Amino acid sequence: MKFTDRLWRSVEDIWNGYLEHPFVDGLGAGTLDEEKFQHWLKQDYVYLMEYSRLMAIGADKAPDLKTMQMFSELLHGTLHGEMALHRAYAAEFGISEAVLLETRPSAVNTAYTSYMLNHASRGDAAAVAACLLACAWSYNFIGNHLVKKYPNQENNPYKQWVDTYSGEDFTELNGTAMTLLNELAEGKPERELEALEEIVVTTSLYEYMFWDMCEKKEAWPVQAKL
Ligand SMILES: Cc1ncc(CN)c(N)n1
Repeated sequence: MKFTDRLWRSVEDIWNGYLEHPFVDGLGAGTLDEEKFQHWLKQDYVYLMEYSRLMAIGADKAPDLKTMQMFSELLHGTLHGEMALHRAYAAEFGISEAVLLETRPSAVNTAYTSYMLNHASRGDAAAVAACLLACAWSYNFIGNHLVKKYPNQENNPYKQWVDTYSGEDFTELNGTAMTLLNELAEGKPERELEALEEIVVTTSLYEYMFWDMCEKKEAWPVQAKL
């Protein structure tokens, strides 16, 4: 059994919860409020910058050239592929890249990226791969679900979103993330596998909180003078 098969059993219930979340379902149905989507777009742009740092850390900690290349593929795919989706949507809404970059990360966003960067800097390459996984795999899972649940969405403003995360390029990227963790977990003792599993479960919970934060357009509980 692959390590990702074991992980699936631990996260399945949390991930099925994403599919019922109004923000996620609204993307597929095309009914999501535009302001909520713009909140996601801005928060996610700065999230992805921090997420990309993980892959740079992973390349640094990689035990061999092949693993370095895999981390580097994920880094390139995120900065140049996935973030191009955000730039394209932002342009449609008249939001400049400078405005995206000025986004102050919300409390949930900050907690999520800090959690991953903390584990990535303290752990080995497998810990970095564990930090990355829920992000790549769960969006591919959601994209695949939405494209099946809501076919023929020619007029859906979020069609490009669904097509990107269910599409070939992102599926390949997710495949790299899964293979990376499976290979790095190979031969590890049970105690270490449990620690990796804990990271994947916790990042899955943060993923749920990120959807919720966007649904509620949350930032921080009080306004700061910054
Ligand atoms: C919060 C979050 N999680 C996952 C993904 C998909 N890379 C994303 N763009 N944003």
